[in-house]
Amino acid sequence: MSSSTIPRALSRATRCNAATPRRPFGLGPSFTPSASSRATASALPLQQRRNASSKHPKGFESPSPGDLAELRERVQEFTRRELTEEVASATDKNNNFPPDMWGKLGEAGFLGITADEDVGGLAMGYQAHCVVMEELSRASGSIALSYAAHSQLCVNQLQLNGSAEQKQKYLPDLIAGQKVGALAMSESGAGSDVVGMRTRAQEVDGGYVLNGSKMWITNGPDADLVIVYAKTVPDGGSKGITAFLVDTSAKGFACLRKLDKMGMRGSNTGELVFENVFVPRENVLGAVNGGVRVLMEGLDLERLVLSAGPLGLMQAALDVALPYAHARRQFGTPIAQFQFMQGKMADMYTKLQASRAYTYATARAVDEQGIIKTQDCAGAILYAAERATECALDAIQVLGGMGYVEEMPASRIMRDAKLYEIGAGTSEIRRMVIGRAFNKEYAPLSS
Ligand SMILES: CC(C)(COP(=O)(O)OP(=O)(O)OC[C@H]1O[C@@H](n2cnc3c(N)ncnc32)[C@H](O)[C@@H]1OP(=O)(O)O)[C@@H](O)C(=O)NCCC(=O)NCCSC(=O)C1=CCCCC1
Repeated sequence: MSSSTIPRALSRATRCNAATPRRPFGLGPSFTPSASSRATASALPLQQRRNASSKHPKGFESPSPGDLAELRERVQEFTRRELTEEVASATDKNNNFPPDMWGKLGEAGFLGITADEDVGGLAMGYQAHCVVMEELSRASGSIALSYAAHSQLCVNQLQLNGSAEQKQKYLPDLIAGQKVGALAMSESGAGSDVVGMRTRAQEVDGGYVLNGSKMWITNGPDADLVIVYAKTVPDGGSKGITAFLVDTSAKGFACLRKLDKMGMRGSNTGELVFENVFVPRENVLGAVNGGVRVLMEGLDLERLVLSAGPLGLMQAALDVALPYAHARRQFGTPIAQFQFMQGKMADMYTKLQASRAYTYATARAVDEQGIIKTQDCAGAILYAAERATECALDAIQVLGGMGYVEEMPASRIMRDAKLYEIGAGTSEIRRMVIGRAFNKEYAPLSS
């Protein structure tokens, strides 16, 4: 595709105009999202069943392999231009997300991949979202992580669960990159045991008052809009949780501190506090006391899209290790000629390809049939995340001394990769989720 087809001239006003559908990739007529695929995202909550055999009532068109390949090229073109290794390394060293990156991602059309066109999205589904996530992660784990927190955890949650008014109010600015989104679920005392959260939302005249704190919130320090889960019935367990849209300009909201992490250092993570924050009733997301469904279904799709992060990091590890091994000579020959090195690189490659197959097969089932298998969303990220850490360590080993210094990206990739074994549910929780799915499936045999 020639770069002349990129509609660079789109003004912010045009991009934010909810009534103006756009095709930022300059793709041809065959790419125009069909009416059925446009309906996809908004129809998803109805399709989301944890039963493995559930199907979308009609099925719908998902992007063709050609569309996905073209999208991948567009992201690669973007990363070559805007997200070079120099930018990625500086982002990591500065320990800060570059604020102008939001506008660039928005302008490129990447922030609303799963959102409806009438709010500025592309309605392209989850395979497409994984493609963008993978390619951004290949360039910078940090930028990609913040991207996912914004585009999946906030934009997509709003797309799936928001009222028409909420979507029209918030999505255009989020999708244009003019506002930053986050999602606040975890608390210092409620990480894996998320239902044990203690942030409280008390009903008052016209809305709710929130009190409590949230921990490990990606984009928390930068966010304009945060989706916050809180207890509307303190002793109600999973039946007493509600999701809220919280404007961070609200009185009583504060980001207490930015966390200093070992990896993903360019993705800002914070601790948020809510002290008598008033949230108007119209900012309840989904049903009052129905937040656990929003949360759990959100976690399924979050795990799916985030599973593309480790894919990009594995590719990045290969991108570093392969040329190095072929250029580096020891004992008079490129080290790539040694079988120990070949074994490592072959393992890295096969782990990447196997992980890719699992992620995209899971995403394709969502796009084409509306099947969201909880165990496969957990399984895809479980598998990819563990393989990514292994690949990153192998890349460091191939690079030897150069792998252990910050001059080359291998150590950053390793620090970034480790996050995926912890964030969006630890590996242990993911195994538990898969085990529980088996228990449900085989329940008749146990009784
Ligand atoms: C799996 C889990 C441990 C389960 O817990 P319990 O046993 O308390 O909950 P349980 O009794 O299983 O269920 C409660 C209700 O929920 C329904 N439901 C469950 N799954 C689903 C589902 N998949 N879809 C719809 N409904 C679901 C369930 O039926 C029940 O409803 P009911 O009360 O009967 O009406 C869950 O809590 C979990 O997963 N934790 C990890 C959180 C975790 O992953 N954070 C990570 C936050 S950090 C993060 O996300 C990021 C980090 C860095 C990067 C950005 C993102």
